[in-house]
Amino acid sequence: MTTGRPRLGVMGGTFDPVHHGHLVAASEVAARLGLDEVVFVPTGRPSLKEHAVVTEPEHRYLMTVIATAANPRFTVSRVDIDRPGTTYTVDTLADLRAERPEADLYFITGADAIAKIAAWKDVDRLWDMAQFVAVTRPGHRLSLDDVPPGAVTEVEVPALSISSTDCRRRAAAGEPVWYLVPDGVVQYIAKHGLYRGQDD
Ligand SMILES: Nc1ncnc2c1ncn2[C@@H]1O[C@H](COP(=O)(O)OP(=O)(O)OP(=O)(O)O)[C@@H](O)[C@H]1O
Ligand SMILES: O=C(O)c1ccc[n+]([C@@H]2O[C@H](COP(=O)([O-])O)[C@@H](O)[C@H]2O)c1
Repeated sequence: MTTGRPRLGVMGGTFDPVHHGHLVAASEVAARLGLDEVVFVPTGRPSLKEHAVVTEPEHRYLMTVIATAANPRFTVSRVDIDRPGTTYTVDTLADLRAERPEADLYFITGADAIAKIAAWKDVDRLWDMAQFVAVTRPGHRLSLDDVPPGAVTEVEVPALSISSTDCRRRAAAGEPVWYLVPDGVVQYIAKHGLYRGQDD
């Protein structure tokens, strides 16, 4: 259905670091759903991440800015990193709704994230705040068993078997991350010595 309202994709993530799997997912969803813009929203303090050490928000924010800079439809928001406390999507969507009252919101998540959505804060409120978009991801089965009918749109995206966990492990071990993350992000990681000596 076309409402004539701007269509704003919201790509939330820890982005530690941002990689080509994130970028291709956002680009594909934008093309398939006719989104006018995709705003990347790095988390402040993620709530369900298993690894103990999450890189400083400012580094993750800047890597996301570098990675998205060339795409005129991609932007980056500070709403989650500027809000104190744990990051919850219910707050992300409320803040973006306040900033962009004219837009329809499409929250983009991977198959692994949507599988855990029943445990998200105030999950029952989320469905009215945005349309959810679940993208395929290698190694994860996309299941919409726990979500209300029609609340989530499935989009198959080009399969890139890349994770931030593997990028961190590689950077810590001195192995290449070239072509897994954008060139500017490779250089940013090296310049700031991110992940060096880190054990997930
Ligand atoms: N390769 C990928 N293909 C499709 N979706 C992805 C891919 N990598 C991440 N995503 C999705 O992007 C969003 C943000 O992901 P996140 O920043 O947690 O990256 P990650 O690679 O899953 O990180 P980590 O390995 O640290 O758990 C999530 O919804 C996730 O499912
Ligand atoms: O709201 C929640 O309870 C919640 C729990 C886990 C993840 N999320 C959101 O899902 C997105 C991906 O999170 P992550 O941890 O996989 O990087 C990001 O925008 C998170 O804020 C949200």
